[in-house]
Amino acid sequence: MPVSLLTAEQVRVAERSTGELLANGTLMRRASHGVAQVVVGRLAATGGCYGRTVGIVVGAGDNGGDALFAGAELARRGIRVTAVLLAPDKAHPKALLAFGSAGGRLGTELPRGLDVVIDGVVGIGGRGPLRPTAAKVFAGVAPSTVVVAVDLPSGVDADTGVVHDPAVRADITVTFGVRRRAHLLAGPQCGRIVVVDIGLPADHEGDPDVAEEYAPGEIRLQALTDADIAAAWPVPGAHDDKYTQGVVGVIAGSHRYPGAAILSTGAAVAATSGMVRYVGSAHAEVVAHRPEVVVVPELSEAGRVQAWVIGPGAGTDDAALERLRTVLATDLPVLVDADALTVLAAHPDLVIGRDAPTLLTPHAGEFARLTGEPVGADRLAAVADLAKRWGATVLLKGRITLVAQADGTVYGNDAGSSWAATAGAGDVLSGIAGSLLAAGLPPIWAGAAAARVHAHAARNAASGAPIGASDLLAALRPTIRELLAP
Ligand SMILES: NC(=O)C1=CN([C@@H]2O[C@H](COP(=O)(O)OP(=O)(O)OC[C@H]3O[C@@H](n4cnc5c(N)ncnc54)[C@H](O)[C@@H]3O)[C@@H](O)[C@H]2O)[C@@H](O)CC1
Ligand SMILES: [K+]
Repeated sequence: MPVSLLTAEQVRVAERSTGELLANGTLMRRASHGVAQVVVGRLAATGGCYGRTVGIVVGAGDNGGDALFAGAELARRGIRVTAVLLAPDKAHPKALLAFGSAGGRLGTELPRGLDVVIDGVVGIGGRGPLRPTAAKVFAGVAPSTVVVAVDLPSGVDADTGVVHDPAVRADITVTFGVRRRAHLLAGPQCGRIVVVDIGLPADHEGDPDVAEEYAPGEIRLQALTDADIAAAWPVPGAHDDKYTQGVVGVIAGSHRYPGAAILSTGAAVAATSGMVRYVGSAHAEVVAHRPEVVVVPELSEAGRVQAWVIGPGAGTDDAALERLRTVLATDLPVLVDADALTVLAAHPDLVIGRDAPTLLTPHAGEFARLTGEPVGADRLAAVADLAKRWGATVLLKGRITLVAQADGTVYGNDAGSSWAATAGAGDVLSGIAGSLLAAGLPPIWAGAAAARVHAHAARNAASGAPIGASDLLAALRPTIRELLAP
């Protein structure tokens, strides 16, 4: 089931729905217990709890309350806990009392050489960057100290994932009941994310009913899991043949620059058992690498396909515009990438109002060409807006890939590493997504599944060392095998 990522307001609605549990502080006690358990687990794994040192940075709201209650629990376990109150007169009164009674100490700065520091400055109520006093406290934290953020790393916007400067960079983020948007959008800033069960209604985690709570066009951010993708991945059945599994046509590369054609068709061949056609002047080079690809030099000679991929290394001249016009005039799903996006930027009318599914796959630079302005810090809003305005599905590439559908649904994927940031990796992505489109997956699924498998393949290929796109392509088949393995 896809995992939902909620706004701060949606989290508050879910919390309020628990009624008494919120009012009598039960939710906060459960949340802080979860934080304490994570810290204890970390210390226990590295030599035990007694005599270890933990610092807490406490803000003015309930996030600071969580941290102080957690600190009280840690102090009772024989850990030396010191809290710095950023706004002493506003610190959560009950939590402060509990912290003092448990033997926690207060200080104006954190002791040196702490094992763990807990960031309880702000959570979903935070606005803007870390304020100077808090920034100064964190600046003194040694690199060897493990930073555990309560709910969110402070200075990271809960809804947009914008990482303000300065902001806390966490090794572990402990959150409560449901994931916040920032946990995906600012994944690298959050570190490992632990979701603690605090008894929120379960229907906020991936339940289809949640859709009814969204106004039309409102952004709904979700992440596909490996299990979701495995279940949707096209696997040939008893009655399938080469045509029934979807034929993808790839228009990419050139005789002079055949690389994009080889990578895109190679990825399409590896991703599904459907057939791959190639159109373009790199036909001889493509066949030399992949004899199973059916190649022709001209679009007019191409046989039937169920989806088109157009653009990687395909040029931006008048002939390229004509080919783009021709494929977009069909009633087939079309993936538009790279050079074809540059061409499209000058002719958006080719896509706007198109009835058949269209998947645009820009990186940040191509996205700016399409919209006429930089993506900006709020990538989620930017990609959702373009999808809505053009009536297309838009996949914005990056460490966090976002795939937005015109109705406001957005699937996000954190690649987990940046090894795929290498020349030609986008060509591989286009081939994977194109073959999934041809197999009949909706564009948002084709894009999101391709992005996730691509990221896994990059990680598998790299295993700690830089890679080229050919390495990523070679890792595709074992990666899909791993995904589909029961
Ligand atoms: N409501 C609930 O039932 C629960 C809330 N929980 C915790 O409560 C948090 C939300 O608490 P609050 O609504 O009190 O909000 P926060 O504690 O996140 O922050 C609000 C306070 O921080 C100040 N502030 C905002 N931006 C700041 C900045 N950049 N620097 C310094 N101060 C800033 C505000 O003026 C306000 O006083 C959650 O993130 C979570 O940690 C948990 O205990 C779970 C249960
Ligand atoms: K925090």
